[in-house]
Amino acid sequence: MTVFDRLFADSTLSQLQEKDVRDPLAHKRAEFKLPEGVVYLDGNSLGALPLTVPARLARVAEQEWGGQLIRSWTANDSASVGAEAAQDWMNLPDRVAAKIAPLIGAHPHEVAVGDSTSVNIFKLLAAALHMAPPERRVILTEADNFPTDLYMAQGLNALLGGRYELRTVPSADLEAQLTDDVALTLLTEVDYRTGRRLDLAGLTARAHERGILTVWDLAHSAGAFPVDLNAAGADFAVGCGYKFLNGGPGAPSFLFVAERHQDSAQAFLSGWMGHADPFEMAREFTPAPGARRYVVGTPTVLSLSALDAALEVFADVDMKQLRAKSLSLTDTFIELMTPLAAQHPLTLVTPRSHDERGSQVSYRHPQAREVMRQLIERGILGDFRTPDILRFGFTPLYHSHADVWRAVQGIQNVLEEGAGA
Ligand SMILES: Cc1ncc(COP(=O)(O)O)c(C=O)c1O
Ligand SMILES: Nc1c(O)cccc1C(=O)C[C@H](N)C(=O)O
Repeated sequence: MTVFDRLFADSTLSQLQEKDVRDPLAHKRAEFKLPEGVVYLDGNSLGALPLTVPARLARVAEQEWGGQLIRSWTANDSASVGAEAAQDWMNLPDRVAAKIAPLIGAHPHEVAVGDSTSVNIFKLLAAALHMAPPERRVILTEADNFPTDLYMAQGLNALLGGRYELRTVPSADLEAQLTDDVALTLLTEVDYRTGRRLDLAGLTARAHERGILTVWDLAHSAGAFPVDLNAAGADFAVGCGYKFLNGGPGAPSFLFVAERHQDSAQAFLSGWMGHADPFEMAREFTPAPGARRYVVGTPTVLSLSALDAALEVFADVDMKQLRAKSLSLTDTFIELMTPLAAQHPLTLVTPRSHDERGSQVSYRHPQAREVMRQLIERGILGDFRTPDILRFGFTPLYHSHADVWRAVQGIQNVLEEGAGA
């Protein structure tokens, strides 16, 4: 780096630090544990640890489980056990659902929390296919959708005797492929590799004009920017608890069923915890009201408690500000990377248009795997995704513009001294 480059870099950094001073969300970073010397650009795979979580887990383990034992399943008498321990585990999925609902533009009774995203995709595909007119035999999805979405559709179709065709098309062709034979679309709003964001509202409206139901995967959307499922008229959706919702490794997933479908959509994984009165121990399944019927078995109290505590960080967050900051971070990253992309075999695959971008930026590089390995060694934690993608996730709750600068410095060093050189 020349002296001129150094001066230029320093003045860029001070301009970015000024932006950080004006950032209305800057204080949120102190609510997370982030190791020194690491720029963590992987919150789109595993969100960082909110500081509310360890204390909550300790309390659930020691007081609720250790102290109250089985009594914690029901609403406790807070006078006898202390308000802290009155946890009512049975309704924990509903309390977590109520915290996720405003982040995705849903009513609390339209959201259920539990199981993995994969399992929830299965539940909703089964419900939606059962509702669709029988002559519609196509499940329309994207060729590059996240593999589990494709696998769940394949598995369900096998169970249904191969009755459906899983039609995979490039995203550019989606609208043209909304034909009369399509039963439903299974689409991920933000592509896990490229970070390209689909027009959820527009595609939902076009699908409905043609009598098609929509199942949206919000894995890379929920908690990353405001989502408004009801404004878009969406039918069904799922999403991850461990990415931008920061619920921890393997955190429970959520699903959404629009209120207007709740009487006609059937919960085929009809477990006792989705029953209207589980302890009636009835022989027939009577679904609980609303989306609660999609909760299958015993709530996973430890992981639900972690997610519940993690969601507290959103309580005072204006999601429009969150989106504005996310775009500012990703714009800054793209801008700082532009000179590097001119000198190295880096190809931006994330759209520049704000409307088409999630909260990550990705580049192709012929040695992407090795570049990412060296970045991780230097404390710049992003992802390699096959075949040649460098993926950098930005979490506006805890990233600063100075972090973006540091990440680009690290990438420059690797490209000039390491793998890319
Ligand atoms: C788009 C998408 N859907 C689903 C998943 C994961 O599903 P699960 O929670 O079942 O592992 C991921 C990431 O793991 C994802 O990126
Ligand atoms: N869920 C993951 C896991 O259990 C291990 C490693 C990574 C993940 C991920 O979340 C991957 C992520 N969905 C992706 O977009 O690539």
